[in-house]
Amino acid sequence: MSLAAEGLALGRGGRWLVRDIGFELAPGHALLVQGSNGCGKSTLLRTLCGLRAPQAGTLRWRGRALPQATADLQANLAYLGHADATSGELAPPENVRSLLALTGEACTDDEIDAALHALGLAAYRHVRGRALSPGLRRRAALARFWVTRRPLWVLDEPLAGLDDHATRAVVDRVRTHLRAGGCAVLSCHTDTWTRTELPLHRLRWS
Ligand SMILES: Nc1ncnc2c1ncn2[C@@H]1O[C@H](COP(=O)(O)OP(=O)(O)OP(=O)(O)O)[C@@H](O)[C@H]1O
Repeated sequence: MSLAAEGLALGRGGRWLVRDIGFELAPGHALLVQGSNGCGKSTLLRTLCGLRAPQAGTLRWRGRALPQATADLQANLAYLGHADATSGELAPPENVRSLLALTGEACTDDEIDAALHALGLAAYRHVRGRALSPGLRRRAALARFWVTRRPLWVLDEPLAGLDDHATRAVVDRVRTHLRAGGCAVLSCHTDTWTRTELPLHRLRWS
């Protein structure tokens, strides 16, 4: 298993959000996290990235428990948070490069061109983030996932604010990633992912 959880409990502000979460995520598979607003999806995703400690339970990355395995987990992880973490001062290609640089990765101009094309951003390649609409800015944040080589993707509501074209592009990209042996954790409020026939495990609470 790449990523596994056993008896995980999460709390915030002195109250429990969810208890006894367990799953095993093998290469080529995705975990779909669903639930009502405020139930703790983003909290779980951040916990799976080693950014928060769970209140109880064990998380394992490639068979080793966190926190001992946290550094190795994070060296293999590409995370998209609820907020985009793109710069309003940078155009999409520079945003991709700067996000990759933060994790010590690099890519070619051709790879960036292909990412922009796939996401319908080619016409916006010189437009700074602050002049993009929210959906276009979300696409710019997602472009990194066309070039990263990291095997574990954790995507917090990757489809939020995207139109049908961009939604299909992201679903296709995740499918290609899984077929190449990667794995993904995805949160979503809609049934879009469950209609895709991807190898998904669902985790749902409210
Ligand atoms: N900094 C904080 N301090 C205390 N409680 C917080 C903090 N941030 C979030 N919470 C609470 O933790 C709970 C879980 O929040 P979280 O963002 O994980 O939910 P979510 O399921 O991702 O929600 P949404 O569907 O709205 O994105 C919520 O009740 C929220 O109010």
